[in-house]
Amino acid sequence: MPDAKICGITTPEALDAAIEGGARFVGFVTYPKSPRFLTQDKLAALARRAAGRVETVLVTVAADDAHLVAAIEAAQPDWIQLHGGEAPGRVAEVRRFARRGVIKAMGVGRREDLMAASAYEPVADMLLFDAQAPSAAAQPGGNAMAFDWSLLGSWTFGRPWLLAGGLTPVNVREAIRVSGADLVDVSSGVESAPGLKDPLLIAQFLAAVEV
Ligand SMILES: O=C(O)c1ccccc1NCC(=O)[C@H](O)[C@H](O)COP(=O)(O)O
Repeated sequence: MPDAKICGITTPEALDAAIEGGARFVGFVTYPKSPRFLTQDKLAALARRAAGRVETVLVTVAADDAHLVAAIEAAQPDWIQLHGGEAPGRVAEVRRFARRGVIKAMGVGRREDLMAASAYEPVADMLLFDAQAPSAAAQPGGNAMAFDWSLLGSWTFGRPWLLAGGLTPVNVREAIRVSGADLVDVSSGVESAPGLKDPLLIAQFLAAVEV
């Protein structure tokens, strides 16, 4: 059965719904331009509530060392997700100094984009395939945009990978079937407004994954 990550948690209610629904991971966003951005205080409080109940993922975008150190200190995450244009060398560096599992996110628009994955396999513990941002001004993730899931169906990767981008309680089963994903990630598709997760939609998404 696939496992799920509920990303962009901003409230205790959403966190509890994710855990009670059986999510394997929850994501906390530290990118200041995101509607899901958490201040250090909120990040620390949610991370404390999650500790020992679910695997936590710190979502970062091209973050410098000072940002990472402060966010890791606040959240003590199990995983760090690098969701910007981090080169393989930077991914290796973060993994070394943070001493946590690293998830490297990549934007996928066409088959050729998946070739970039091989450069990250030696330095990341997991990969995450998301739709590409709709414009240079848009944030790099959490945009409710899907890509062609069938692109993934014919590939094998040297690391576990998550399918992300535009997933919802309605389409996630089909996305798993077409892509062959063992791990799925959702943010916008379980929200009632940008940045506000809906516990009922979280429960519906997790139930659909588990069917
Ligand atoms: O969620 C955000 O606001 C975000 C901002 C900047 C970088 C990454 C972000 N989210 C990362 C995720 O893992 C999302 O779950 C993933 O992009 C899928 O989002 P959605 O298409 O909204 O389900």
